[in-house]
Amino acid sequence: MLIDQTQIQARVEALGAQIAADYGANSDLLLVGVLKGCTMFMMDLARAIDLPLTFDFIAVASYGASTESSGVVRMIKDLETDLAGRHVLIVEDIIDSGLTLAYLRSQLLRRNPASLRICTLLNKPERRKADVPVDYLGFDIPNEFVVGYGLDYAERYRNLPYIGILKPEVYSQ
Ligand SMILES: O=P(O)(O)OC[C@H]1O[C@H](OP(=O)(O)OP(=O)(O)O)[C@H](O)[C@@H]1O
Ligand code: HPA
Ligand SMILES: [Mg+2]
Repeated sequence: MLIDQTQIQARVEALGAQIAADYGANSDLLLVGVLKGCTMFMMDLARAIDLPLTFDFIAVASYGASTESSGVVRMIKDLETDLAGRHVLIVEDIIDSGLTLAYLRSQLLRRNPASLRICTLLNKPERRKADVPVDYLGFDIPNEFVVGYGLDYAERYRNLPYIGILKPEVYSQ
């Protein structure tokens, strides 16, 4: 166990309050969740932001059944919302190499949003390959492969209610 349910809940509440204060009631905020890792965090965060808002989802993948990024980010499902003139907040579970968000940020900026910020629950600074600006951060974590609360290894463990470090023997054989 790295981060337990109580710690997650407290941090999500604080992030939600900070986001609500920063954007304000007239921002018509659009949360963009990056599937599938974002799911648990996005649903808890959305409930912690006391503002009128909308949400949409985009799906990308680069890890597959590995603990290392393939380096190729594939778009699997695009947004349904027109971003032009919108205040957009991307919601991610984790920034590791940064490749996913660097790709998404450049793609979404081309659609002329009024603003584009990034909120991530977890950040693994030691592994960064591509620079991305992080506006809202839950926790910095060490260089370990983590699972739970939406995060997977080969699609498993997403439903754990806490964040745990995956035992290397699970992926090293
Ligand atoms: O900073 P990076 O090294 O790019 O890693 C972070 C990304 O990798 C994971 O997604 P994944 O490709 O595993 O898809 P998933 O969300 O469906 O698990 C995670 O959910 C982030 O989106
Ligand atoms: O540590 C991680 N765990 C699960 N998925 C991930 N995608 C990037 N880093 C991770
Ligand atoms: Mg994954």
